[in-house]
Amino acid sequence: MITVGDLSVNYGRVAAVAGVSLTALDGGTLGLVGPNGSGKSTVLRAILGALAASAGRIMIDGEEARELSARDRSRRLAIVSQEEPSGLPLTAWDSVLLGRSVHLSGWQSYRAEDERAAEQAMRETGILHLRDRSTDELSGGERQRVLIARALAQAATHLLLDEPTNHLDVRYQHELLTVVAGLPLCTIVVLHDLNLAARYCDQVVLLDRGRIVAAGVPGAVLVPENLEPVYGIDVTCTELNGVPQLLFTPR
Ligand SMILES: Nc1ncnc2c1ncn2[C@@H]1O[C@H](COP(=O)(O)OP(=O)(O)OP(=O)(O)O)[C@@H](O)[C@H]1O
Repeated sequence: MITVGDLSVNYGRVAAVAGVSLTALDGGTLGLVGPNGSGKSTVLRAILGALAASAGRIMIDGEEARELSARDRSRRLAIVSQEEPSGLPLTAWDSVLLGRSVHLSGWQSYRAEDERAAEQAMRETGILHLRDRSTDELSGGERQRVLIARALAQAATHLLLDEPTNHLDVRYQHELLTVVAGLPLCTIVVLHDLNLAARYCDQVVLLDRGRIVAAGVPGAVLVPENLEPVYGIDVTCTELNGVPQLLFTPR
């Protein structure tokens, strides 16, 4: 479980996040949505420990996140964020195996169980056929799936994803989020596509200018009354097979 209480994060004099509280449950998928610059990535990076909070607390399974060692944190939290090509001659297989390094000590080499976990993660994300390809030569979508496979191979209990569907075609967007939503992990995912959030998240937190506008189940949060003032666009809410779906009309 991840609990964020009254979190504020400043970049110098810019208040990027102010007074954000949320709870992401084990086995659940919490979606962070909001316009560009609303603070979604900042919340994620603060949970990861990559940014210091100006105020508030972050608890991982009831323990103060800042008191966890770097190693403990990296075993518990896996992150998938936008990454540029590394320039390193890594194959997709090497890149996914890297997720297992948090389970090794010192210069210990990969064990059979690490290879099994990497192979399983590549199977789940549909990239076994890319195994020997250099990651620098993959398409944006293929590279994104490698990063997701690496996070799965890491076998962390908490998964943080920053726009994981970016670069993915429509079929893989759904396939990926089906996998993610089915994982028995505590997952927080930043999504721009509100219809994906409606379908795959069991909780949604809507941010605007660093503050929470609404939080709760998708059907209660992703409604025109909340979305129209935040995005400045007309929103019509409909339903498809019991899932709220949104249509947008520019003003
Ligand atoms: N390194 C930084 N230095 C200064 N300000 C920053 C920095 N990173 C982000 N910000 C500012 O903090 C605010 C929140 O940014 P953040 O990246 O968290 O938003 P976001 O909701 O993830 O945006 P997007 O949807 O565009 O990715 C924005 O106003 C942004 O300009």
